[in-house]
Amino acid sequence: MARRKLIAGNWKMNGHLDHLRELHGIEKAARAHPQVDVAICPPATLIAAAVARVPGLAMGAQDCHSADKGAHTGCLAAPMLREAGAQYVIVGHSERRADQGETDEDVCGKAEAAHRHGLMAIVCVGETEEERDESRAEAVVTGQIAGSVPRDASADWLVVAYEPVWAIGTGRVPTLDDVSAMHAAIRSKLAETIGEEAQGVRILYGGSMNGDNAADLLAVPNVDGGLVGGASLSADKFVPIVEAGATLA
Ligand SMILES: O=C[C@H](O)COP(=O)(O)O
Repeated sequence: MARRKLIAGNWKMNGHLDHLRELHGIEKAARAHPQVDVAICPPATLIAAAVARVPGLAMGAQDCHSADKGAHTGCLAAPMLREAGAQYVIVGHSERRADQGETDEDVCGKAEAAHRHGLMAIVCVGETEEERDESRAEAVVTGQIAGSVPRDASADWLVVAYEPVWAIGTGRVPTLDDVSAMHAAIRSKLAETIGEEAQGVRILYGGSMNGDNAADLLAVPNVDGGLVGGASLSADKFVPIVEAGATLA
């Protein structure tokens, strides 16, 4: 099944208003390559300003609460993010699973909230270095899929991102064979979890993706895009990844 590549940038807790200047070059690349989907997930405080500045570029958030409103100080609900102009929301990033103790059940609830409010949910999974060293990577990741993906999910609103924790921000990347094996395992677990819809769900790779390795990673079977951290912070570094995706589309 043909799946449109998605190149998504995650700015994490980086960037102020002046950083939005980087979005012009990224928007230009997105317009030049309409065969790929491009999105940037800046800090939530910047979403509305980013949408106003580059209306042609999709924006996403980095987290949402599972509830639509209520007494949850400091949290943001999916309808708020939608109102700010977000089209995507990352849920279950490993940094939140580690820093905020988010469980698979929490992540599943967040993905459901995203869907209720018309956001594409990017559900993140990935093993730690210790888990890989103990040959438990596939069991951990497929377990995260089983626990974090809502049973009624469809390719219209679910994206999965495989991000080995040890590859995030380290410059280390798994072998292409390892990426291929894990993405195939994720597709197969998705099929068990949500049935036929699994064939249309995009599975992104994330972890030290850059302009030099993107073409190879994006050519791996079942790699339908990238979730890019550090290299998404500047147009100069992100645009080559978009171009690599466009060449393969
Ligand atoms: O969400 C993005 C990932 O955590 C990847 O980050 P990175 O590209 O800086 O390794």
